[in-house]
Amino acid sequence: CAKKVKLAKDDTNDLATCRVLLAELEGHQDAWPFLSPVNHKAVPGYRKVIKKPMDFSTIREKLANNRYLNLETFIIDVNLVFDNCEKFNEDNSEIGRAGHNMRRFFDKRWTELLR
Ligand SMILES: Cc1ncccc1N[C@@H](C)c1ccc2c(c1)OCCCO2
Repeated sequence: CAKKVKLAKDDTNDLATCRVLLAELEGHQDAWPFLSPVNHKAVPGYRKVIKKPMDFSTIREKLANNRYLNLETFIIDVNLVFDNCEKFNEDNSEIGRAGHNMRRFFDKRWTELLR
């Protein structure tokens, strides 16, 4: 039978793509709740409810220190920001709406860049 050859994805530009995507997330007008780690002293209950905190500055740090195995592990961390936001914030709240807007923006941009 014919030998099965896995089509390798070209991951050459993935690091540059992550940097572009992260810069666009940080520059978005609705990014303000996600730019730095949530200070659990300023936000009662956050530390208990959110098991894996994540924010854009932490993602930037991890990217700079080569902590992401590939594009997928980067996207997992970005989605963690938005999933944490949905878990802790009402949809109909300032931060909740910002999270939905940012997720919509991210989904659109990485699909454009990678599809
Ligand atoms: C993403 C997220 N989810 C849930 C709660 C907060 C946050 N973001 C942090 C950065 C934040 C935003 C607004 C804040 C705040 C802290 O300090 C307490 C006073 C009100 O103003």
